[in-house]
Amino acid sequence: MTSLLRPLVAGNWKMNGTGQSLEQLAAIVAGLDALPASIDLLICPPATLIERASRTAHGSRLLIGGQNCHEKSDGAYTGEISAAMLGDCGASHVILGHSERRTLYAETSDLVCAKADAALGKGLVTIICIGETETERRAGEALSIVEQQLAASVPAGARAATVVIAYEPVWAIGTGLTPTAAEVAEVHAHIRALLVARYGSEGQAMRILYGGSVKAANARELLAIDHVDGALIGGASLKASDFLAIASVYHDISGSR
Ligand SMILES: O=C[C@H](O)COP(=O)(O)O
Repeated sequence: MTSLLRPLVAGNWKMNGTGQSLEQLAAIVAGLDALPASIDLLICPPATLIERASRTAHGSRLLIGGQNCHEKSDGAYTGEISAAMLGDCGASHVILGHSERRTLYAETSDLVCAKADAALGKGLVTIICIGETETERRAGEALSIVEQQLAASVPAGARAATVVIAYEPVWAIGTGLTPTAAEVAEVHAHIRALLVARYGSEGQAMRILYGGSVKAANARELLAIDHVDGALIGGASLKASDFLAIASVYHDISGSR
């Protein structure tokens, strides 16, 4: 069944950007009117920029999010940021369980789920990332890994309005490599079936983003695939012109999906 959900085009700036990068954010805001009204747009800058980014985006339809939050609401957790703090700075969304967090900071799916519960409790829309490594794909385990991560990372109370899934094959992140359209279609259809089995009509309406080396040159093909309801973009979200070029492909594909 072809997905007709409202797409979300999201940028993850990772640990990139200082105050000067707000020029790129302002350029994205300036370019919004040229994009289809039927898509949502989100930039997740580093935590240090969220408040200023929120001010830059104020009055526009550009949404601002965080890249991580702590699972506890407050306390003696030096260096950490709570979901409430993200909201207080103007974030409406948060990315959780990115493979860089899972790999470099040993975040388990159980921890991701606890963070998601904390974020949802503070009213943040939560983007939960899942995806297999290259070794796992080569071993034919991509679907089972995604299934395990999805089951353990997404809270029981997930709803379509508040949870977004991002499928990011680890081997495609920052490498210039992407899965074939058939491989993306297979994984997204699998995730959709799992979401529907667990959440019923809410699972049918939950957006599933693709992430991993999305650029203007491949966006049209990737974003037109069934059950690909948008993109989570790393490197190509750092420059306004690249990000806007990716989002603009929805001029061509929204009517044909
Ligand atoms: O969160 C974004 C992903 O890690 C994708 O990054 P990338 O577009 O640089 O491959």
